[in-house]
Amino acid sequence: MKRCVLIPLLLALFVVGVFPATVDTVSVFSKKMEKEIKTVVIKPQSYDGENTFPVLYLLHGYSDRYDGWVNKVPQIRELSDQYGVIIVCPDGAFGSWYFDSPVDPAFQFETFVSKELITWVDNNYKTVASREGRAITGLSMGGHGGLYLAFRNQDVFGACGSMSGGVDIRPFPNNWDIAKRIGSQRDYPERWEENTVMGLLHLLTPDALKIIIDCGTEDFFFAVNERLHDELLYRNIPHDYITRPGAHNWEYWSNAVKYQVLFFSEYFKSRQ
Ligand SMILES: N[C@@H](CCC(=O)N[C@@H](CSC=O)C(=O)NCC(=O)O)C(=O)O
Repeated sequence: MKRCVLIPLLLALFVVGVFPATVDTVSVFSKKMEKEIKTVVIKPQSYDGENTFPVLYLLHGYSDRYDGWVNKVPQIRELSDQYGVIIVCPDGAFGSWYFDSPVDPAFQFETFVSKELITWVDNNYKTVASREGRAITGLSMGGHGGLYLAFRNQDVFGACGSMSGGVDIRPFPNNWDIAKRIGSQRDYPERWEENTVMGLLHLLTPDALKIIIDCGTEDFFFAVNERLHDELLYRNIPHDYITRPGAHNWEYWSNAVKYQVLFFSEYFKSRQ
């Protein structure tokens, strides 16, 4: 009888790898939004409850949710193991754009991710609880979120990135619920200027943040990423910029995320 249980168990361990990263799904209360927000936390296999680990906040895109990354790219568990990094994937709602919405109290995701969630994660896991131990990135809406939140909260994050990011929202006034979050571009042009990544470059000084940007040449966000890269060069802001053939899809992101985690791991090591 014991053998019947043991053999499938050993086979399962063989398939998924021995002692792989652990995936926790947690609910974190947002005081500002007065609701629980689901979040996935991936702990590396070396997480022992004694030593502290750096944390990568990994944001999903428009129309997705907290478990999108781990379900569509399960290999991120191996990246967590390989680099000894905790990966945290918060829910960013169907289309929050990670803003604190000036028009809707139910969408206060800048405060949630960059304050409430950080505090919760640092209180509930053994983390390197400083900007030197935190990075943030994501895809598409989450690529905008990774740069937007880090540029505006440089005391919280030391490194940031974007994959296929909507790094300039201004050419897309009628898309993906952005106007629902900050008002229409026609009525509130200043909000669109102040809340687009391209409008926040004045907040950067050389080497204050480590930055990595990646976008495929067939992506509808390619042109805005090229412009961001040019503008960062013009302003003398060091950054890694990767582009290769590819479109706005999971085939692209499942590859891009490997380079992002490597980049952040190098940053974390350099700050130890
Ligand atoms: N659907 C993707 C997530 C990314 C996504 O939905 N992106 C939008 C653009 S806004 C950024 O998040 C998109 O591709 N919309 C389709 C269009 O043609 O505009 C997923 O699978 O998670």
